[in-house]
Amino acid sequence: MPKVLISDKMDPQAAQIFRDRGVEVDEITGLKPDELIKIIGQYDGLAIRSATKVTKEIIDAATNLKAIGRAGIGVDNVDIPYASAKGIVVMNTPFGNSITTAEHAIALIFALARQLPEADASTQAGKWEKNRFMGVEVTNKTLGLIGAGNIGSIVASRALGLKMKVAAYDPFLTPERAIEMGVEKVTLDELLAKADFITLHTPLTDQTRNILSAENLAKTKKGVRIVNCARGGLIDEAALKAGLDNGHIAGAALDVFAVEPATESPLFGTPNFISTPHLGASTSEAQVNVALQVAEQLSDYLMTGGVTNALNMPSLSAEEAPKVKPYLALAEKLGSLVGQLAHDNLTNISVEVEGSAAELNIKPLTGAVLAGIMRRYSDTVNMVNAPFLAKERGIDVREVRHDREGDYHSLLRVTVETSRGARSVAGTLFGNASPRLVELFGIKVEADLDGRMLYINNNDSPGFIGSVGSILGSAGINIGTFHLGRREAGGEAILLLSVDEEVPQELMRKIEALPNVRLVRSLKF
Ligand SMILES: NC(=O)C1=CN([C@@H]2O[C@H](COP(=O)(O)OP(=O)(O)OC[C@H]3O[C@@H](n4cnc5c(N)ncnc54)[C@H](O)[C@@H]3O)[C@@H](O)[C@H]2O)C=CC1
Ligand SMILES: O=C(O)CCC(=O)C(=O)O
Repeated sequence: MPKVLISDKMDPQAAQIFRDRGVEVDEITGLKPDELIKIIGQYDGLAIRSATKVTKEIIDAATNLKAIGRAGIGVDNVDIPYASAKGIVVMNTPFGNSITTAEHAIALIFALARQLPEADASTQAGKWEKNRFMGVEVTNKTLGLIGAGNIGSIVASRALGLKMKVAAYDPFLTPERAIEMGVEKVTLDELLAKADFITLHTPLTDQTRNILSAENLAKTKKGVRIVNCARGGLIDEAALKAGLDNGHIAGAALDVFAVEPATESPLFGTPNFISTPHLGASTSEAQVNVALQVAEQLSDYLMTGGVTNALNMPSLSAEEAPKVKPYLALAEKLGSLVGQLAHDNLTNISVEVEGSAAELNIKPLTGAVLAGIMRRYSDTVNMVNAPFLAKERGIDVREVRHDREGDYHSLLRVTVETSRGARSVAGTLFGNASPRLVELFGIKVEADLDGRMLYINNNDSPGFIGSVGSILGSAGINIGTFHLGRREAGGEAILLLSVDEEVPQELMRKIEALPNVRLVRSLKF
């Protein structure tokens, strides 16, 4: 039974879903990194929010980990490239808390416009300072959105409802989408120059880090009010403080800080500065949404192989997964066969599907073929990290889908470019379930690729099979299955044997020394 650790505070329904789906679950929150390192090795899945930092050290200790599920959107607390290299799927829940976070941004816009926290503190202190708190209307003001994805577009729709004008800077926003959203697509400089309010809704990346730098803050309109409910690190906090102090910036509200938890900051106590402790996603509705979603996604992956909202591998629905699973096994076996027989460094790989296999999502099949091939380099490779490893090695991968149906009702073919030209292997599913090799380097040969096998490439000649049988038999090696194929009588032939134990080197050499042998390889599946 797979085992999952919930390491951040999460709605209790998450644990229940894991149990209902047959996944064992532990909930241990507030672990320090060294405490997490000690226990993470026993888990197949890890469910987190933002407090757990999944670093290289944690991943190295996570020897059984197959999937990390982030109950939320931002995944900057997970070292995704390292997780990918280790074959760990990383998933998030991209929509569960977006309305809630957008609403928090709107709440902070109003809180700034009317100085609500300071007015509240003053009133409750018995001061009744009616003249001190002169606010501004948001109607007809320009809201500058930096980042117009899920949350940014919800903020835009709410702001338009408040009769604000919305200008958006997002290099990936198409003109059509901007029209659909009812926003003006602008450059960052245009946004800085015209916005009365600025809200940020981008992930933290190398491109967005410090996007509101001292230089950019200086380009903003005097009296601008700034809200950040996305990630600390998007704003230069020292420059923000300076802008508030010198009156250029009329107000700023941060839900997120460069260092969290932010228990101290030069910004604290600055007039017109409001802060919340990363509460953007903290509503009961959002927390139920993300907890249910992450538990369902992780359970699906661990129990059925279904992949949803993964950031480092193609999606595979829980409905698709059972259909794709036998093809994944076939794909991996064919890849492994190619990898074990290849002489050269492979630079070009093509994965072709036809018949009913062509109706499936080809991406996971390619991942499995690559995993099979790349296993010659590393035994920790799987369909998550194989595409990354292949890319790293400069391998060009091509996917081809044929609608035609050939001799088999479904066929998967893997072709690689070698110094001897293109070499391909093909297989099908027997009874829609059992992977079966049907063609090897252009020679028809049917075989189950299973356990230990011996591949012999020879020139077809009488008595050859008997000679191989007697070499193995005299050494007490039992042959399980025997598969033959040849191009034409007397021409190139293939012998694939399954054997009950590893064939020792000296026997391999004896077989290699037989007349008419071209190549002998020991294979393992
Ligand atoms: N405060 C909180 O509790 C929460 C914070 N968040 C943060 O909000 C962020 C945004 O979430 P979503 O809208 O769901 O993400 P999303 O992926 O739907 O949208 C992000 C947008 O940023 C844009 N973008 C990327 N690079 C950019 C750049 N250099 N300049 C301008 N725009 C750029 C993208 O094109 C995309 O449209 C998340 O990455 C997360 O960090 C999300 C949920 C809760
Ligand atoms: O889990 C949380 O409270 C933070 C949510 C968040 O920052 C996110 O989803 O990106």
